[in-house]
Amino acid sequence: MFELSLLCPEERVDVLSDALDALDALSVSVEDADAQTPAEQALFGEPGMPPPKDGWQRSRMVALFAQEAAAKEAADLLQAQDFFDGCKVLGIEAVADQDWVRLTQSQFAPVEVTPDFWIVPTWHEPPAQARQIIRLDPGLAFGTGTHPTTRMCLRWIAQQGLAGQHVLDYGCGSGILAIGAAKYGATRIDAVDIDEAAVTSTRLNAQANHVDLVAGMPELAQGHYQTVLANILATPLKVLAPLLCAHVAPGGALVLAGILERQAQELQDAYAPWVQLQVADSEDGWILMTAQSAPA
Ligand SMILES: C[S@@+](CC[C@H](N)C(=O)[O-])C[C@H]1O[C@@H](n2cnc3c(N)ncnc32)[C@H](O)[C@@H]1O
Repeated sequence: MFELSLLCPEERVDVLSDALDALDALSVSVEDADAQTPAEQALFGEPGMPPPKDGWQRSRMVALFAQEAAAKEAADLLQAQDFFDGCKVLGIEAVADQDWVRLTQSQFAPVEVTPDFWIVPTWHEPPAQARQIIRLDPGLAFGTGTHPTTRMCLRWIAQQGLAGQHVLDYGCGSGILAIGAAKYGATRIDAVDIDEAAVTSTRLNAQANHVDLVAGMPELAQGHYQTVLANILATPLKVLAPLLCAHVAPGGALVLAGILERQAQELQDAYAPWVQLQVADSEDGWILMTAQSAPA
């Protein structure tokens, strides 16, 4: 494999990316050309949302080619284009052969939710102290346990216990919360998402963990549930307020995540007609908000 490296201003990232794709690059990555220097820029995005910008002020693009000749040809063709003005070829380098699968796997270690509840990739042995585990590998859907919002929901599930409950996981992603609910006693679980890939992923992950649940599109959610879990983002959570509250059984619990600390008040206001949300946990600037609906 050969890597072609380019330097370009932010406004050229999109056009260069498309051109490299058309030139049969096997992959294209973009990074901050000023990373690890005082000029390094942070680009923050919320989970599940696209990054706020396409690139950094000075972006370094790296395109992978199977042959050196293809990388050289791509460099020559790009340099002849008008849109390459302001861009620069940094070089072409051979990439040493590696065990890519092992390298990728080594980046995903078991994740601790509580001292005895762990998320463990299938290629790892569970830690000796784990009493409860979810087996999960990174895939197409959000939710591997590495994000604080997911961990806070799982911690809440582990602390409360959901014995015999009917639970709704709204925005299930990988199905990790639904599976966690089953591990902590829930007996009927519906898991829904607007993304088909998430629904498929939830079904596969549930099978791999020997958990019974029903996964589908949001229309699957019907009637009341003793616990409703939704780890989405503040804006959709506000829009979904009447729908989510309508699914909480009298005396049941609503658990919301994907909310930044500064968004607590707006969420409280949006849910005030139905329930009183409280901040139940926080981690890395994210909060978990919970409420109990009025008893019958
Ligand atoms: C941040 S992920 C959470 C995944 C998982 N529940 C977790 O806790 O890790 C949010 C998920 O909500 C889904 N989602 C976003 N908007 C939604 C909506 N209006 N209705 C249902 N699902 C939605 C997304 O497709 C995504 O899979």
